[in-house]
Parts: sequence; C-alpha cells; structure tokens
Amino acid sequence: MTTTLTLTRPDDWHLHLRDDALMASVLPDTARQFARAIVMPNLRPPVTTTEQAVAYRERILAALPAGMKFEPLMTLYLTDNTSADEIRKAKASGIVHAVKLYPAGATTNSDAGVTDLRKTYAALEAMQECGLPFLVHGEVTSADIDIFDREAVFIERVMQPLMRDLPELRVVFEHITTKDAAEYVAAAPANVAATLTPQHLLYNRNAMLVGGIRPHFYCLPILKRETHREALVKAATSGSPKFFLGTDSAPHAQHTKENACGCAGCYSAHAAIELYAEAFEAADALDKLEAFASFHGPDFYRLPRNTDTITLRREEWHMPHTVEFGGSNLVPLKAGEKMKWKLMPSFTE
Ligand SMILES: NC(=O)N[C@@H](CC(=O)O)C(=O)O
Ligand SMILES: [Zn+2]
Ligand SMILES: [Zn+2]
Repeated sequence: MTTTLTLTRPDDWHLHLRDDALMASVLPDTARQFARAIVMPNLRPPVTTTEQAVAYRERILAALPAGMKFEPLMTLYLTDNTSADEIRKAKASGIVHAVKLYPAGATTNSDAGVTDLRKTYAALEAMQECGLPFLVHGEVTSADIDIFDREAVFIERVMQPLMRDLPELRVVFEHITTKDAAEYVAAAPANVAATLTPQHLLYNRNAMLVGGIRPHFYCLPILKRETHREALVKAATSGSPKFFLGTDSAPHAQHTKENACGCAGCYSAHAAIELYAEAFEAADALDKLEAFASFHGPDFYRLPRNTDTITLRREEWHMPHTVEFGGSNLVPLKAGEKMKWKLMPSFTE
C-alpha cells in the first residue's frame, strides 16, 4: 500500500478567492498546496478590465502571509460590452491569463454576465487571435430547461455553434459535471479542455438530497446522478491532457448556505489535494494524479510546469467542522469527516 505521495507542486485552474477580509482568510489554504491559481473574476462589481485585474492581483499579493509563495493568474469577466481592445490590453498585460463566461443568471454573481454570446464575438475573435483562453460556466439559463439538464443543453446550444464559428478559440469547459460534457471534451480538438472539481469526482446528488437537504453540497453546476460521476472519474484518471484540476472552491459564509435560499458553492481549498487523492485512489489511479494536478493545466495554459514538489502522507485526520471566514465562518467540504491523506508542511514556506 502506498504510504507517501510526492507530486510536482500542483496549480488550481479554477478558484474563487473573493476579496478583502474574506480573501485574506482563505488565501493561505490555497497557497499551502498550489503554486498558482486561475482566480475567478465574479466579484461585486465584477473584474471586467485589465486595470481592475491588476488592482485585484495586488490586493491578493498584499494579503499573502509572509514567507508564502503564490502566483495569482488573473481573469476578466466577459460582458456584452467587452471590446476587442480590452482583450488585447489584457493579453499585453502579461497578468491576465483568461476571460470568463458567466451566462447571465447562471450562478453566483452572474447578473452582469453575457445575455447572448453573439454580442461578444468581437472580443472572442480577439481572444482567438491572441490565444487568450476562454473559460466557460457551461450551463444554459432558460427557465424551460431543467436544472439537471442545463449543462448537456449548453453543449448543443452554445458550445457547438461557438466552436463552429471560432474553431481555433482555446476553451476550457469549467467544472464539468456530466458524461455528456466529458465525452464532448474528449472528442473535441486539442484546443478544448475541461476542469474537474473534487465534489463532482467524489459525490453524486444523493449526497445532497438523501436523509435531509444538505446545503454544503449545493454548488453549480449541481451534483448529478452516479453514472455522470463515474464518467467524470474516468475522464480525470484517463491520462488525457484535456482534463485538469480546478477546485472551484467557492467560499460562502455558513449562514448564507444554511438558509431558505442558500448560496451555491462548496469550499474545498482547505484540503483540495487530499480530496483529489481520495478520488483517484478510489479509482485505483493514484499514478494518474500528478499529471492531472500538475502537468495538464500548465501545458494547456502554455506556462512552465512547477519544479518543486509537495508530499502527502497516508494519515487519518478529521476535517474541522468550520473554518474562520473574515469574522464569520464557513463549512468545508467533508466537514467533521475522516480524511485519508495529509499534506506535509513544505520547506519553502
Ligand atoms: N460553483 C458555484 O456554485 N459557485 C461559484 C460560481 C461558479 O463557479 O459557478 C461561486 O462563486 O460561488
Ligand atoms: Zn461556474
Ligand atoms: Zn467557479
């Protein structure tokens, strides 16, 4: 039985850090494990310009505890009004690494999102031209589409026309949750990839709905049935360079989730790499974890792979019930439960 796992230091290719005091309380959890993270722009107001991204990046670096190393990779929030000029400016900045699509109304802080992708074609053409990746929250929002079908319908209604019109655009289908999306990405050309979260690899919708409604498993896209989870595990452990780690760690204060209208998002940054190790071990694929966590992401983003390492040890510990969150608190994924792997402190800290 494997008792220690040493991996090239991973990166998180989909992360919500929030801002100010909230950000300061969650940032060390990510920086302990990951060298870099793609930082999502869905703040209030959203990060829509390079200037805002530069300022947000500086706030993140200023909040980093002394002695910790971490590189935030910034993103812009696409709106109906994003110009081709703003895209070229973003690319030239060297600090903006992608542009994010939030279909209006799809998820947390998406009201400023895109109402019709055709309105953004000038920006998308500029992205295709300069090679800036397009990250999509892949769900349609029409009221007539069932919430469990919103990702599959997005493939037909948005992804297929988009890739027909802009075949060279580099696209990451974020936090995929269905067999449909896993198969679509696997069959697409090399410029289409996907991120996978720990919650979608570890749980199906029963975790959220059986024996009482469990708001800490509620995230978007919503957990699906077991056949989908199995397809996602198969994709993540396939060794294909199209699939890589993106936690979608999305902290919300406990009272905003344990609420009659609870927020969407799971907090996993607290033990992200340990959670992925559990999912890969359950699939008997620990040998595939390093490439998924540390190689496929930087290769897709055309960034160098990290050169230092992290070590996990097989060791039982209990996930805390809550962690501090800017004066309030939040409930991490697997709160109070037993964990099988533990990240060892690194010497670089
Ligand atoms: N995943 C979520 O359920 N929530 C994310 C937004 C997102 O990634 O869709 C958040 O910002 O809270
Ligand atoms: Zn999303
Ligand atoms: Zn997200």
